[in-house]
Amino acid sequence: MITGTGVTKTYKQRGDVLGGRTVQALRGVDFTVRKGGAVSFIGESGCGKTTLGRIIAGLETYDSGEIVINGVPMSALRPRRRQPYFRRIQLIHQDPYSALNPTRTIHQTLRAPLTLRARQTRRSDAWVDDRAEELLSLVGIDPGYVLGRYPHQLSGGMRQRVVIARALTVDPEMLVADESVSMIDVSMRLSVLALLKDLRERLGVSLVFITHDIATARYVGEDGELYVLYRGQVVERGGTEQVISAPEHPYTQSLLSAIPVLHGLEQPGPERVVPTEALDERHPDAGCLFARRCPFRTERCEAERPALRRGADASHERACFHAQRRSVIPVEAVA
Ligand SMILES: Nc1ncnc2c1ncn2[C@@H]1O[C@H](COP(=O)(O)OP(=O)(O)OP(=O)(O)O)[C@@H](O)[C@H]1O
Repeated sequence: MITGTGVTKTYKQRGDVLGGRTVQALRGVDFTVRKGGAVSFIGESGCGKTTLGRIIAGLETYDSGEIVINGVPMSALRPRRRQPYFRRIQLIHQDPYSALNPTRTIHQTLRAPLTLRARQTRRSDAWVDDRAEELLSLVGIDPGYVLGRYPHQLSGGMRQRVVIARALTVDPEMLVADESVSMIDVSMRLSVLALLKDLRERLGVSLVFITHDIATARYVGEDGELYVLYRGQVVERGGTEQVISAPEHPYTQSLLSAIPVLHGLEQPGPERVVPTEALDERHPDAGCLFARRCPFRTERCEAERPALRRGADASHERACFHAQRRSVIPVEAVA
């Protein structure tokens, strides 16, 4: 299990040669991923989801906040002592072209981490090769066909499966799949998603899924939790089905609504939300980060930042002074 409390991350703005300009990628994010659970982080480009995924996988530092893995606060450990904890959390690279070393056969690619694992767990050399075959079968490819080949001799789908098999060499507790950087095509994406779901069921690994696509989050984590990120802040979270079927934050509503119509409401709907406004971080908002794009904003929204609060349903939280159920026509209704 991993929890994050108040995780913040600020980058120097890219291309800002004089320095001083910063981007707040994460502004105090709290999250929990339970053992065997599935959590999806969704939001539009730049909301901080890739940064969060990399922090969870131990590949990115954070400025403040705390990450606790299996009860151990990472702040209490020196960076080197944190490695064994983060090693059990594996980021699945979604670009199978660059994720594998082109000069190594698949056998060599799997053998290196498995040899290390064998030493750690006092297993024999014979185990290394058996395990390589076992992992390839687990991800649905024929070991006899791929072991002696190089990445360029395999299809993209096979390469992606090898990447997942390699992540499994360390017996991970958690897989973090960042689809927002995905280079794979649609049919391959679907089979990879199905495989990740299957691995979660069969191995009991937890799954963190990073995407901008609600339908994907729903497919992968239907029994899990959904976090909606907006400009580095969690604006809504709860059970995936709960959030999707009864979104209460106007931003989530806008992500979900395919047709710019709201039924039975006098108020303007989230269809008025400006889809991509250039946001100027030099004039930070005192109030709600979504206020400038929100059709329901009031003076209070511009002056005060809403925190995540529970609504009528105890397992569902949203950061909005005007949170309420509003009916939206779901994306799949018009797909
Ligand atoms: N290494 C970096 N240096 C400077 N700024 C960065 C860096 N990495 C991310 N950022 C900025 O931090 C913000 C969050 O980026 P992040 O990649 O986490 O968002 P994202 O939601 O995953 O977006 P996308 O879906 O486009 O990958 C963005 O404004 C981005 O430009």
